[in-house]
Amino acid sequence: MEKKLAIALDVPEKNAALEILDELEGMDLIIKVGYSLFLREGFDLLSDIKRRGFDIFLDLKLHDIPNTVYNAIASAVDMDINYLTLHALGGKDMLSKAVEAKGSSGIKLLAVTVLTSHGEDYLEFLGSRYSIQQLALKLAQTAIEAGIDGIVSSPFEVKELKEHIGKDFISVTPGIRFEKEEREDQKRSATPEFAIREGADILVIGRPVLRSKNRRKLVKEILQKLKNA
Ligand SMILES: O=C(O)c1cc(=O)[nH]c(=O)n1[C@@H]1O[C@H](COP(=O)(O)O)[C@@H](O)[C@H]1O
Repeated sequence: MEKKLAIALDVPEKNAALEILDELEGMDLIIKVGYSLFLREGFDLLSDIKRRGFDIFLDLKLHDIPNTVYNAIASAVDMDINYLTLHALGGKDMLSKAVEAKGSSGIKLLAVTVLTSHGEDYLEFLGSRYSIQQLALKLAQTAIEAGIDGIVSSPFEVKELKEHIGKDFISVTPGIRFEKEEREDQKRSATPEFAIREGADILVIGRPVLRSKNRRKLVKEILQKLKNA
């Protein structure tokens, strides 16, 4: 599939969001809206995004009992959104109900494996007998078998997931940082070049773009790298 860029619109309110959307208008981008902005601004903001021609990635990271997730996704299919996240940790039954609720709608469901802010120490704390790589693979396999469209992981797991999962799926990688940059709360971060090389299909980038003095120029450069991949 064609490689894409999702900008994480992690800003506190609508005016800040609109400023960025206006700056990026006309570019071939997915705009990721997290629950913080969504709770504050709601559906109106999603319309603003659509009106500017961007695809919408609603990052709600659903994780609940199967029936509750089923109902949430049944509501989401009525909205004009392209991608929606849920946690693979919710398990096989939850994932299957999510797929059932999605039905024949075009919304792509993306299952988050192990958050990029976690390192091996967190799995040790949980008493997991799996490494991050092993757990991400196990969760991703379960999600894809249930009929989920894509998998969110760090760039470090992509190659292994692509090698071991039989079916085609969309690989989504947050935790992108440019060389020598602060990782902030991301523990498993890598450069766009690395993520692309490993086989990622959608790169998710937030703060490195949001804080740039010339966001349009930076985004253009990343899009060029994706095009050349
Ligand atoms: O589901 C996600 O998008 C996600 C999963 C994950 O494992 N790690 C992760 O950082 N994200 C999201 O990706 C974005 C990364 O933002 P930056 O670290 O600012 O580039 C944030 O909006 C996170 O909520």
